[in-house]
Amino acid sequence: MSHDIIVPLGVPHSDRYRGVCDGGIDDEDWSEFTEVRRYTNAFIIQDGKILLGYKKRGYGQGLWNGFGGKVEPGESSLQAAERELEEEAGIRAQLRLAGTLFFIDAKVPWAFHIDIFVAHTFTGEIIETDEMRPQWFCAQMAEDTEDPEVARLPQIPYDRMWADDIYWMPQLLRDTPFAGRMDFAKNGTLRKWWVAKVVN
Ligand SMILES: COc1nc(N)nc2c1ncn2[C@H]1C[C@H](O)[C@@H](COP(=O)(O)OP(=O)(O)OP(=O)(O)O)O1
Repeated sequence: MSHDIIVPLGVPHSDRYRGVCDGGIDDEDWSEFTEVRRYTNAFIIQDGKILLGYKKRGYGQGLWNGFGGKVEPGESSLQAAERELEEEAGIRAQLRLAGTLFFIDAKVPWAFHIDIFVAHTFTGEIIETDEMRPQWFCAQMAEDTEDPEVARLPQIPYDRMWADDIYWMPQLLRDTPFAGRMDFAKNGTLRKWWVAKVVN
């Protein structure tokens, strides 16, 4: 480690973290955990727009998110991300790792290690599935986009997404690698967060 960046428990140690954005309850510690489960989350960002899915059932029901789920035994997280994207939105894409996040949700007894993937192109037809309702959103400030169709799309609905997303999604949109940790309280509020850019 260099500098004086204190990396939260669960986030891999590295001397490549910069530009930390953190907050929440300062005098409370990060929650302890005993089990870590691996998940994926995949986003298509294309021509100034981002594809999100409205979660119709299960964990995170009623929120907009990327497409993803558990890494099954024997799968790499990339394989899991590609499988989940096809299962939940009907499309295939060559995904690449954009960032890694570590979550605690006090409502569940395990910690989430989530690899976040991105692609800028895809094949197939986007479909609604029993788990997700996909929709395009404008990924830029509406006044910055030259394409009138993109400018007419709704802005990213941060108020209807997991409360942590607003802290790391700007890095995803800028194609800047990132790492972070977020702890949610039992009542669903974001108790504490830490996000860093990862430099080469
Ligand atoms: C706690 O904060 C979270 N924030 C964000 N942005 N995303 C999260 C958070 N916690 C979980 N997620 C993501 C990770 C996955 O993409 C999904 C959850 O996956 P799910 O439980 O639906 O996994 P599946 O394998 O699809 O499950 P079933 O097949 O049992 O439906 O949310």
